[in-house]
Amino acid sequence: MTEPIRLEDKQRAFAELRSIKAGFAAKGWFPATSGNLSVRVGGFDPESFTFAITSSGKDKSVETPEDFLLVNEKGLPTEATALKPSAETLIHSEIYRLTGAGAIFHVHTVFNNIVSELYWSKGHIPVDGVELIKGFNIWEEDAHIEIPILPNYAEIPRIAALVEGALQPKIPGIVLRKHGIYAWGANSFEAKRHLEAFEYLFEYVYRWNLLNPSSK
Ligand SMILES: CSCCC(=O)C(=O)COP(=O)(O)O
Ligand SMILES: [Zn+2]
Repeated sequence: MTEPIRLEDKQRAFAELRSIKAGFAAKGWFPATSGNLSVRVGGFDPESFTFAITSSGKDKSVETPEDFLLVNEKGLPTEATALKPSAETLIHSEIYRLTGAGAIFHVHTVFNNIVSELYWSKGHIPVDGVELIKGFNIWEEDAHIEIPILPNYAEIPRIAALVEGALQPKIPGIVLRKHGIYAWGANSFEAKRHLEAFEYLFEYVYRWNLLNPSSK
C-alpha cells in the first residue's frame, strides 16, 4: 500500500517546481507552451510512486494556481482535479521507474533540436573533451560522451517504450529528435545542473560544426 502524500511534501514539491519554472522561463526555455517539469514526491517503490508535474498546455512563463498536479506511476492524477497532466507524463514515469531519479526537466531549444537532427543518423550526439562534461560528474580527462537520440513519434507511449533501450549509464538525459531534451537527477538541483550542462554542450556542438563543417 502506498502512503498518502503529506500536504507539506506536496507543497514543497510545487514550490520547487515553481522556482525552477521561473528560472527556465527567464532563459526562454518554454517557447509556445512547450516543456514540462516534474519532481518525485513520495513512494520511492519503483512499482508505485507519485510525482508532481506541470499541467498540460499552460504558458509556462506565467505563474498561476493551476500549474502543477500530482500523478501516480501510470501518469494518472492522484487527487480530484480539472487539470490535465503534461501530455508527456508517461516519458517522465518511465524515466523515474528506470533510473530512480528525483526530478526530470524537459525543454525545447533551437540548439537541442538542431543537434538532434545533425546526429540523428548516428543515434547519439557525441561530445569530446569539453569541460562541462564534468557537470555530469564525469571527471575523466578528455572524456567522450554520447547523448542518445530517440525518434519523436506522435504517440507518447511509443517513445516511452524506447527509453529503456536508449539509457546510457553515465548520461542523465535523452534527446527526442527535433523535439527537445529530457534531463534528470537525484533532485531538482542536480537535474537543473545536468540540463544546463546539456544545453551548453549542444550550443558548443552546434557552433563547432558551423566553424568546422567537415569535422562531423
Ligand atoms: C507546443 S509544445 C508541444 C507539446 C510538447 O512537446 C511539450 O513539451 C509540452 O506539452 P505539455 O502537455 O507538457 O504542455
Ligand atoms: Zn516536449
